[in-house]
Amino acid sequence: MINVEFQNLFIPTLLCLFSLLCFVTFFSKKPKDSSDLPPSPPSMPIIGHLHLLLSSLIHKSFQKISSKYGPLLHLRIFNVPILLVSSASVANEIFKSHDVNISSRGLPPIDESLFFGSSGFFSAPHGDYWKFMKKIVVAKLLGPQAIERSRALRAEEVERFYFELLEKAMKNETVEIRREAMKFTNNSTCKMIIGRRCWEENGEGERVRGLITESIALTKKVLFATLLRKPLEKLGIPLFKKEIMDISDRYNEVLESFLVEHEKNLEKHHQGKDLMDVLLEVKGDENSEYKITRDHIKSLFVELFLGGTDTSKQTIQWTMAQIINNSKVIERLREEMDCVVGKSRLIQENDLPNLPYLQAVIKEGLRMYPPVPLFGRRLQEGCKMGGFYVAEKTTLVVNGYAIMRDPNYWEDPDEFKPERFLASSKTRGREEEIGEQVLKYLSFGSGRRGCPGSNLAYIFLGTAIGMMIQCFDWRINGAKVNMEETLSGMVLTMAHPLKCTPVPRICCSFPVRH
Ligand code: HEM
Repeated sequence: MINVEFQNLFIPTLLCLFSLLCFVTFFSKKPKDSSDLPPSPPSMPIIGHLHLLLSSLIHKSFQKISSKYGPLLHLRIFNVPILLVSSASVANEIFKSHDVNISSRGLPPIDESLFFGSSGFFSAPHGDYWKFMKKIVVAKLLGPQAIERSRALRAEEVERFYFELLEKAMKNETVEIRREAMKFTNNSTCKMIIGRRCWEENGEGERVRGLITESIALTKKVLFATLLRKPLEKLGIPLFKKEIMDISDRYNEVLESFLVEHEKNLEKHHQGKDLMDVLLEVKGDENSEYKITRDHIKSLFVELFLGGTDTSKQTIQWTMAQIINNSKVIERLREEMDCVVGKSRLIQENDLPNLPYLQAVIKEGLRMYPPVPLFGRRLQEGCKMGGFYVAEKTTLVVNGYAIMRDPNYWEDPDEFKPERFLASSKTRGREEEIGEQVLKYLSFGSGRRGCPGSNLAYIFLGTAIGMMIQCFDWRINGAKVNMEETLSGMVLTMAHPLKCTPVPRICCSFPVRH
């Protein structure tokens, strides 16, 4: 049974029901020939498949209907067509053969909002602005060379994370892993993009952190607003716009103050330029290929915080929960770390390539619990997909969660088995055989709009989880961690946040803070 948690949507939904009756009846266009469309599960009059979006676990409702009606489905929310992809072979086809055609998200911007608005990078269509900004983001923040340049900033944060846990361990305090992980990912990201930490209580950074949490909770509403905005605006219903603009205005206040501060210090930052310095220079450059505005810079920052910090935090929490539930995994991780890193120093970023089991554990955590279980694109032109005709402007929803648990492509998909990602794994042969025809690992999306932060994310995850296992044992209440899922906005999180007590490993006697 579908569990509807979204009381706030009842009033708009009821309004929609009645108002859109006229709209759909009189104005919606029917496809010329619907015989070529992918199959469609039974739908409700007028609202179509809206009820599936009202489920508290949308990715699971989608997974359920896909396993019943097929891996490529045609859904309809009022008159908005959606193509739901839940198969690794169709994912392979669309990302290999139609990548440009699906390289826009097609989110109608929420006007001047700093998130999902018209100045955004995430929602920008695949065009000049997106290409220009992507080059800068890769060159200055997320590409391998940029990551190498900022390594020292992150090393300090890993060490700080370790000392904070140690302090709590000494007091026998229980910690909430997601809070500690958020602090770590937030401060590391802030240092890389605005040159300073952002977790000072009551400071501006604290406000940004609070705003991130509020925005994530709002992402489900943003999805509704973007899917239904056009038809509803014609009827004069501004879905959630006030809430979205309220958060955007508060972001604006904080980010404007960061910008002003950076403008004042631009001259002083000659050597250690952060991303904000670079973007301000580009903004002031008369000869720049693309003229960017203050809103472009602010929107990018909001999206980097949103896209980078919460996702990494959730993965740290899910993966730690899996590790704690599997004592054999802890043993094997420790063996590997003791051998590669030793006991006299803390794990570092350049150890990660030599820790294949740790990497496999992280990949497996991301496979089973991808923080972004569903991601969306929009077709620019009509085309054939999976043998069916899909019309232009159709919204494409890829269910990465379902694809990464598809029993046709993953052995024991609901079991935590990091070994599957090791080169020597017995199952590897079969996986490589089918690897060419399918795209079955989608934690970071795929194609040109795939996540540009995946390398940085693997570093955050590897160093944080590595340190927590290298230096501490973890005590929990009860025998096993409860792995029940919930969605916070559209982000997959634990229904019961992981709380545990760190116990320093006696054998680790390092390092002394200078
Ligand atoms: C565990 C961590 C992360 C996960 C699971 C994740 C996942 C994703 C996914 C699924 C997408 C959509 C991809 C698609 O449409 O194909 C995405 C996009 C994006 N991510 Fe990440 N991400 C993570 C970390 C990061 C980090 C650390 C950053 C940067 C600081 C980042 C920045 C972005 C940006 C800017 C986009 C939009 C790309 C575009 O539209 O061109 N992400 N991410």
